[in-house]
Amino acid sequence: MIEIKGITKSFTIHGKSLPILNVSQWQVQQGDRLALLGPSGSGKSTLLHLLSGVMQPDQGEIWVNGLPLHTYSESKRDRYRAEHVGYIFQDFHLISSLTVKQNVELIVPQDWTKKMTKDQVDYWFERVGLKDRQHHLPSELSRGQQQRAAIIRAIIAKPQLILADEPTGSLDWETAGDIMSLLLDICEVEKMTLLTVTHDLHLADMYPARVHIQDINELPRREAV
Ligand SMILES: Nc1ncnc2c1ncn2[C@@H]1O[C@H](COP(=O)(O)OP(=O)(O)OP(=O)(O)O)[C@@H](O)[C@H]1O
Repeated sequence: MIEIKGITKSFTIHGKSLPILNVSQWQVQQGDRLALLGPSGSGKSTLLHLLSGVMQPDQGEIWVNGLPLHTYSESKRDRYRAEHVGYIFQDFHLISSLTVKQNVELIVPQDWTKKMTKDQVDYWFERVGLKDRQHHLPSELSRGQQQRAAIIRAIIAKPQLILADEPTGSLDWETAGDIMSLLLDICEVEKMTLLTVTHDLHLADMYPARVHIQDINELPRREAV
């Protein structure tokens, strides 16, 4: 479960402090699959960064599955992210010099045996429809296939929380629908919490629930800077 209590987050831009988020209370239950909507610059990515521990709030509490993220040092947050969070980016973030299999193996838990790793890698590449593409470089795959590989990388270690920031933003509409449906299916079966930022209302409609950032952010709407 995600629980946010009284957080604020500001950025200093050109010497001026700019408040971005002010969330007094917000909860997401474990296993929920939620589309996060809102205008450009309204703080959606910032919220994901806080939940992944990339950033700290200026004040307030962030609990993820009972872990008090707001109290963690940077190194402890790095460890938390590696163990508990899968992140999916709009532009995949695959390492271009490694095959997609090697990209996935980079984040496999260190205590997995070779056999376990192979079984899991084979299972997931088959599950996402990339059975014969494990040894390809990202550049040898289509954008949709690259995002499928990135999804495997995000979920293979079975994190409880998946954060996806515009995961279909650079895909054509048909591929976008396929990828969103795959992500939703996997998170449902694996009982992972999924929080996806999207601007696309049709894709958001595929989600069991939607939240508008301005329903939880108490700051007045302003234009992006
Ligand atoms: N590291 C940073 N330093 C300074 N300002 C930042 C930083 N990160 C975000 N901001 C500012 O915070 C605001 C919210 O940014 P954020 O990326 O969270 O918005 P968003 O809702 O995800 O927007 P978009 O839909 O366009 O991606 C913007 O005004 C942005 O310029």
